[in-house]
Amino acid sequence: VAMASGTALIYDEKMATHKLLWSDPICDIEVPERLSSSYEQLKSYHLVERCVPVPAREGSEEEILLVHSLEHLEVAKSTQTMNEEELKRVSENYDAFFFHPSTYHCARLAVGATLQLVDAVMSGEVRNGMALVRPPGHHSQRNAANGFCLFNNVAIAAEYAKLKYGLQRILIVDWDVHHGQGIQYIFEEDPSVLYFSWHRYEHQEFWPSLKESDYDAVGLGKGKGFNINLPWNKVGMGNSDYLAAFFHVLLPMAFEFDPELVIVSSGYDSGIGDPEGQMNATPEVFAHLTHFLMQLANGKLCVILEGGYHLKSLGESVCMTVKTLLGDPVPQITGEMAPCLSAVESIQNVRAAHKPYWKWLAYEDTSFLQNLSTKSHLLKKANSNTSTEHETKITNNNNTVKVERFLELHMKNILFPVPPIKTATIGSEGSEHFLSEHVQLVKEMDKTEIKSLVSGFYADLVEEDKILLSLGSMLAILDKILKKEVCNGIAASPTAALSAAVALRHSVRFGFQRVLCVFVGDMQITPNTEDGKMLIINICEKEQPGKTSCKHCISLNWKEDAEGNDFFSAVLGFILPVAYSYQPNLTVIAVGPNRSLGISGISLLVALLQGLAESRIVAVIEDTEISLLQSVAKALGGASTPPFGIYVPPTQEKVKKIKALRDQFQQEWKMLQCSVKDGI
Ligand SMILES: CC(O)(O)NCCCCNCCCN
Ligand SMILES: [Zn+2]
Repeated sequence: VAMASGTALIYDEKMATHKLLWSDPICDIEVPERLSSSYEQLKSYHLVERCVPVPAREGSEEEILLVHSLEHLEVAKSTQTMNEEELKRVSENYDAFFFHPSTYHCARLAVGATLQLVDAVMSGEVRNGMALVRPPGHHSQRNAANGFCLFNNVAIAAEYAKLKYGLQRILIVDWDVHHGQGIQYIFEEDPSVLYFSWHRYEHQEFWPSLKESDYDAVGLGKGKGFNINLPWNKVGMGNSDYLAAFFHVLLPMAFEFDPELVIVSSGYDSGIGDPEGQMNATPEVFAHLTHFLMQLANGKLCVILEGGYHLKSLGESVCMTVKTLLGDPVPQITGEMAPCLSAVESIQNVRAAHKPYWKWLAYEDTSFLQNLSTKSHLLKKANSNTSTEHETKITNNNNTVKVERFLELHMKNILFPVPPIKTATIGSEGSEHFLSEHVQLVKEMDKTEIKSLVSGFYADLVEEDKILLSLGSMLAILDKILKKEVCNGIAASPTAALSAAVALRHSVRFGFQRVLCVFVGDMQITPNTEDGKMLIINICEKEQPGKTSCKHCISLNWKEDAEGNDFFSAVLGFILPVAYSYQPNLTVIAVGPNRSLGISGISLLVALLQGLAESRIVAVIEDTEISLLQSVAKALGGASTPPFGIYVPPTQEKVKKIKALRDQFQQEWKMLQCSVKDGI
């Protein structure tokens, strides 16, 4: 079934009417300009016109009562006719909330806009979308406004989707820098809603300073295991910390949970420059986070605005999110790919806390818990400055103008022109199935050109004309990618091993400094990689005699499970962390003979590796593998999320294998780190 296409954008300037009428240093950052400047930024990048405009509407009282009490609704409704004095008095009943005469109307629009997005996605009118709303929602509770939030837009959306569409598994991802305690309270006993939140916590020092925001709040009763809190106990967290949290906590849970819909409480106060978050993550990280979530629920993804108080940082991050929802190539991530010790400790703690509830964590080694007399972070507090904290790039984050200038420069080389064509292929037999507007046919390279090209190496291997011609088609596609005329390409070859080796050599000679090659099956030829310009990960069934893994040539022995796809743990827990640590500027995925992975495992690999190298991938596949060619072409063309097969958790043996490789390489490839070595 082809997936829906198109990205909805929901925006109504009436939601900018709600504003603070008196002086309040706590609430004065939640300004109307948050919405208008984000929308202007989207327009400046020509992103509005590429989206499907969906109108907002007022959420009905009935919809609001899905989550809130009648009393809460009545109080909110009564504020419409109040004067400033009365508004101030009512506002003082809540922690960090302000009423304006239009607040009630705006909050109903925020609810309605969110539900409109859910309908547009669930009806198939669009594939995904974003709703720019205020007031935000994730702090508000059944009977209380809180933290700038009046109605819990995302919680209402989840309840609404369960009722109207009979959904049984909804994932809520809350990347706002504050804990959405409102959402936690509403769903903590509900196993049909998996809630994940990371948040600035600083050992309960940071607002809302709740004990139940810590990593050991895993849910209650039947909801145990379905509430995931990842506390950040230091400020200055950056791109590598956020990606590590996805690889080692959220994504393994999300793929095991297998949601039917994903809703994001999308706050951008977790981005650089925000006065609340004091974090260092740069706008392009949200493109990566969005890209990962697009691989779930057959692409059904609703992104709802929560916080974000640095207007420039907010606007850039909103644009990165929408650009990715539209299917554009994912920009190269910046910064040192190494999570800080404090982040790794939080990741380790939340994995340990969830061990009893998740199959993928069944064999997690939690022995470190025994040798701590109390919770590690209490000991940490004693000598709190031991962990290497990210030196804050921008000395004082809250210097708004300085951050604006930083972002001006930073975003210049991130927002690249989108290559006109996504996927290139040769009109070989069986290729007609993916001739869509995304695909361009390229002319084969002629023999003399090829001979000259490969004369320097492998010339001895290239005798027969058939092989020469097949190299020609691969090289023609590769050339388009190297020249950045197309984004990715797929070549069928009678000798994938040779083609891959030639592709690697040609790319390095073309000037690419770091080429990642993931080779599935028997490699037969192993190019020398000692100069670090290539990183080869060979997924094969059994250990090659006499070949040990080294930093740039890793072999991962993996035989796919007969029942389904158990490759998620290898991709999320090992391949992606290594690949992101390496930061390739081209990815070659090759599938040779005797592949020990199923089509769904390979499709998952292709889909997730698109986050690297500005989504530049060349796939080289044995020409006999017609159905694999089709599935990989789907994954590359972006026309639909390929089926990743039935989720199968990894066996103990496979978990041990990944852990052994992680222990072997986590000093070289630091994104592999997900536990603090030997306890504290
Ligand atoms: C949507 C949101 O998550 O961005 N709301 C953030 C509310 C921050 C309130 N701060 C109160 C500080 C009291 N000392
Ligand atoms: Zn926030």
